Amino acid sequence: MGSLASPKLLVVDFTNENLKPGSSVWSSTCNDIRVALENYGCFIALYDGVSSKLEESVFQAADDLFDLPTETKIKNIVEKPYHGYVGQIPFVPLHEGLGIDYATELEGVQSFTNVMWPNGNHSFSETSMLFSRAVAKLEHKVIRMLFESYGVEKHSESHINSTTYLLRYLKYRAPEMNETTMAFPSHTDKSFLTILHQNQVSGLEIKSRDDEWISVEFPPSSFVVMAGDACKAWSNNRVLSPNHKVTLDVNKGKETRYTIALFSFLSEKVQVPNEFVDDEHPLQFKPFNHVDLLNFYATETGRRSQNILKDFCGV
Ligand SMILES: O=C(O)CCC(=O)C(=O)O
Ligand SMILES: [Fe+2]
Repeated sequence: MGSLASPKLLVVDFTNENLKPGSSVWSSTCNDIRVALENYGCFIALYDGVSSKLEESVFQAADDLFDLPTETKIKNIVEKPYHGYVGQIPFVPLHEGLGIDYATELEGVQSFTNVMWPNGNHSFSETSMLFSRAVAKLEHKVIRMLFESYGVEKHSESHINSTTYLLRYLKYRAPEMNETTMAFPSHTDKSFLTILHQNQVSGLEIKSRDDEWISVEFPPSSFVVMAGDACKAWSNNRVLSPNHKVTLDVNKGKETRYTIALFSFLSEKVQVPNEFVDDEHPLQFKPFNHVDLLNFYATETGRRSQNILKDFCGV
């Protein structure tokens, strides 16, 4: 497996039966995860919570969804910025994406499905919800481990209880000859954490703390766990929210890339725990409503900002 992963990125085997709270493997892995998120803002997770049948169904669901006519897909309108349909953008011609807010809840997936398939599509709803719930379980585990490694584990349950999930189906068609290979421009995520699952077509690149672009090659059935700006703010600037982009190589064939991404958001204020603040680490960010970070990013000033947290909530 190791040879398929990017050599610099940490690979965490969540299928290891010895990875149980209290064990020595658990505490060393908590530490490894924290160090990886501080230096690279991401790591690769081997996780068996999504069965191969569910994985097959979710990529089939992606096919069915993107096959719908554009007039239908653009009906995926969500009040929160960057939650709904994205596509038909001239300078990002390869990309199209749709989003399901509250994707771990039946009402969330059903209201999306009813817009896309007014006559219903039970298997799409069920697949999207089961996939979201399975990946959210991985997110919970990562939160518990990261919080424990920082010694703030007493906050992890309330954090998990106030998390909501956005599932995004993302498609990147292969570029034509002489067409741009830039499939998704460089950005940082506004989520707390993002968990990505791709089909066999890679293309994700992340920028480490040392400003090195790393191609993320991850084994099939694995997931990329990435920190977003809200996690960076919460950690008082310890965790890196990495710049990342998607580039598709013309020479790598004509296959479409699909990514199924689960983004976590807080319904309560994003706030630096007192434990992260002392004389050596003065408070860097004021508490904020997570959705307001998205709203700020949707403004001209927010989009142009080179340091969004400083400009939005810097002390
Ligand atoms: O497709 C990917 O691997 C990355 C997608 C991404 O960065 C995003 O949707 O924020
Ligand atoms: Fe992203």
